[in-house]
Amino acid sequence: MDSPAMIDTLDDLDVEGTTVGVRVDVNSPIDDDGTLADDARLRAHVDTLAELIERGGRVAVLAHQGRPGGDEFVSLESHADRLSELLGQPVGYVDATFSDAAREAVRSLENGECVVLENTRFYSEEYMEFEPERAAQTHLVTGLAPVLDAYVNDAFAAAHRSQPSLVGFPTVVPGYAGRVLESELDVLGTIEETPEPRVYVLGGAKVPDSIDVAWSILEKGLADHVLTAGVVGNVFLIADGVDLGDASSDFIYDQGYWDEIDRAADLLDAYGDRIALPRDVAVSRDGNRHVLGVNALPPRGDEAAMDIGDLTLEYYQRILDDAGTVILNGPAGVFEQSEFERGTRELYSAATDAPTSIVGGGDTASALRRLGIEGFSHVSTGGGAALRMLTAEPLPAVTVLENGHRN
Ligand SMILES: Nc1ncnc2c1ncn2[C@@H]1O[C@H](COP(=O)(O)OP(=O)(O)O)[C@@H](O)[C@H]1O
Ligand SMILES: O=C(OP(=O)(O)O)[C@H](O)COP(=O)(O)O
Repeated sequence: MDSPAMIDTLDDLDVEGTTVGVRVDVNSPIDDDGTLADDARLRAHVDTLAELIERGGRVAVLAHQGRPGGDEFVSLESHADRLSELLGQPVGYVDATFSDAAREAVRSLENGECVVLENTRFYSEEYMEFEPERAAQTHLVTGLAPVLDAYVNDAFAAAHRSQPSLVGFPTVVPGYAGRVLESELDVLGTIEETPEPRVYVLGGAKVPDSIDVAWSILEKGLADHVLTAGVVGNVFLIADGVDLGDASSDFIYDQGYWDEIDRAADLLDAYGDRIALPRDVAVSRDGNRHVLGVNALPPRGDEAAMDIGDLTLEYYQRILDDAGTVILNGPAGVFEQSEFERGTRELYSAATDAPTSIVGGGDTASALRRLGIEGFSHVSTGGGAALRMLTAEPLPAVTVLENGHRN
């Protein structure tokens, strides 16, 4: 991909008195009461926001949280409260993103003040992908851009999405990379120089993204091995003809991932020798972790595959032992429940032994903290974005910054 040097950064922005829309990625785990459960992604953006504030900018923060219909699809009010604590100064919040109320909140900012606008995904256009020119015509961008002098993208973790707040604003307003985006591009821009063999570990629950990445890295010869775990592993097992039982199948169907089984089967046909599948899975039986080898499946009716088991861990460990580079995204199981954290703990720990180890993702970072795992060469703020970058493919939100805004 093109050098990040082609993108303007905060060093190129005359900040004093400038109204800046700053797109961050603070998409975080959420507690049952709808408030933030983990502030790591907010902490990551403190440097960029503090710098803009200290240099006298008028800062309007744009961000998404969750996906429409999901449990974590909540307002950014508690994010604003936490940002205020992290920045050590009041941070405003307005429950609007591009209406009169939002414009008024932005226009009334003084130098060095900051306001958080509402979750961009509360508006349906923001959950769609567009070419930049079309994204610039959305209500979000046409509504808010007139009150912005500049746009800063610091949302590396969302840079693989071609959504209006990421590609629309920098089409009509001068765009700059924030400090997080700048440093991620710097670190992750050199995949082809990392030591081989390269092992990609694809876990977690974003199955379509993981399958896209798997195609790309296998086709390009970037990956010597792809280890599957989490819901991704379950989809590959079903694609391989394993009967995982009704509970896991229903879960995959309910997530809208049923068609991914065919895509996984095509991948296995094309590159099966480089794709590793779980050899056993853990279910909950009588309230305890219970491990079943794939030959002993399906489990009982209401038992879902919630983690990988010890046979899988031994198998994956052997592959990881020889790796020059490990690139990992997504938990191996439902690590939020103590009986299913083992796969994630052991797999991640094994990955840290590789000479180069790169890990990323919102829930992945939360798992690292919960399980106290350290030692990766680089912990990226992005999961899908880091993987996309490590396929040596352009990120739409970065390309638009390289191309510059329309005059
Ligand atoms: N076997 C499984 N069944 C259901 N959910 C799973 C399973 N394995 C992992 N998960 C869930 O995947 C979620 C994280 O996936 P994802 O969002 O893709 O990770 P990241 O945010 O790091 O990219 C976690 O909430 C975890 O509970
Ligand atoms: O959490 C994110 O990505 P990640 O889970 O790959 O780290 C980003 O906020 C992007 O969210 P999305 O995958 O709902 O577009």
